[in-house]
Amino acid sequence: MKLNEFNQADEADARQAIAHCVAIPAWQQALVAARPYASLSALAERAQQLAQRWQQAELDQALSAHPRIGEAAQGTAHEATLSRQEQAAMQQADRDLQLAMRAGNQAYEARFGRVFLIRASGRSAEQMLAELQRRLNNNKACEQQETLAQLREITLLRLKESII
Ligand SMILES: NC(=O)NC1=NC(=O)NC1=O
Repeated sequence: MKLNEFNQADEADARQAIAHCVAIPAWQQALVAARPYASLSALAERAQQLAQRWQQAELDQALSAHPRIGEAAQGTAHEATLSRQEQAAMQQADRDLQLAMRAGNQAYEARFGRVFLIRASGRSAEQMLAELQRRLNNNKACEQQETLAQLREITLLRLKESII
């Protein structure tokens, strides 16, 4: 969707255009409410600003829409399609790496009680596994901040692909 279309769309259409960026209704609502945006960078800036406020509650909301790394999202929903694209590197990873990632995900979930979240696009499977193993050593507070930063990166990447 073009920026001027986004600015002029009715609330429901504008909301629909960005809903797949992150499953946090308050963020979607606030971004739509702050229209019109003079430029794409103004839109991105506002989106980032709103995302800085996210804490545990928003993380819990958002993670429901992010399949585990290495588990290609099922279904045809827009988010599922995006996840598969973002995680493309995992599809080509060899079997050992896929098994290591699965074991890493299980260790991560046992330690932090939620799915390991990483901005997957632009990263190789090896890089994601290395990141998982590095972050396994984080304390809970630090890991929450890292996870929120990754969620912001995914969200802004998706926004930049949605409104052009
Ligand atoms: N668990 C995840 O990190 N999932 C994902 N990261 C992405 O960049 N897309 C996903 O679906």
